[in-house]
Amino acid sequence: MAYVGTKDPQTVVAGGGRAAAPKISGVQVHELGNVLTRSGFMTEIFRSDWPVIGISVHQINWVQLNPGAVTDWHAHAKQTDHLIGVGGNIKLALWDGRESSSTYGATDLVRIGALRPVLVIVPPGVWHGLRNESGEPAGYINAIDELYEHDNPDNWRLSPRSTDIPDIL
Ligand SMILES: Cc1cn([C@H]2C[C@H](O)[C@@H](COP(=O)(O)OP(=O)(O)O[C@H]3O[C@@H](C)C(=O)[C@@H](O)[C@H]3O)O2)c(=O)[nH]c1=O
Repeated sequence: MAYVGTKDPQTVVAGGGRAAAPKISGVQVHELGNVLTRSGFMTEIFRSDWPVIGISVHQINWVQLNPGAVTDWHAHAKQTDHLIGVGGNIKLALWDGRESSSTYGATDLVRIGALRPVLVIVPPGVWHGLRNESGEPAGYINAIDELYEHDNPDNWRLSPRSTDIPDIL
């Protein structure tokens, strides 16, 4: 057979976990596990004794995305996000906007959802946006180390169509 096209690179390890380390310094992807029970399933989504956890949680938000919804790009000056998909299939796009970072300008994509639950840690200065790629409402949990200040949000945003960030969202 004549080989044309390109050969697939490795994308997952046996069992389905991501093969590649995160491409952005400080971003961490922690695989979670489901326990099937008599009544459904149970998933531990956050434990302070996991080695990846370096924060004290001060607030936990539940966010729901309508089918096909896409958020703005967000970044925070102080806050570290801990994102866990709990329904549907969400594309989480990441861009390193920290000029001092060894991975400045790098992008990454992680898919989060109940079928393959992961915890994604997004440090300050890393731009992130989410798109619900499923045809049903999709939810995610965000555990954060800073209280949201309603009169002074630690939140910078850009349109999902912004040309300041590569078009991956
Ligand atoms: C984040 C937040 C928002 N709000 C309010 C402000 C606003 O009226 C409404 C929606 O806020 P936002 O547009 O910031 O919500 P949202 O688009 O869900 O923003 C979130 O996006 C993800 C990607 C993140 O990174 C989060 O930190 C947060 O910024 O909810 C609170 O009352 N408390 C909160 O903790």
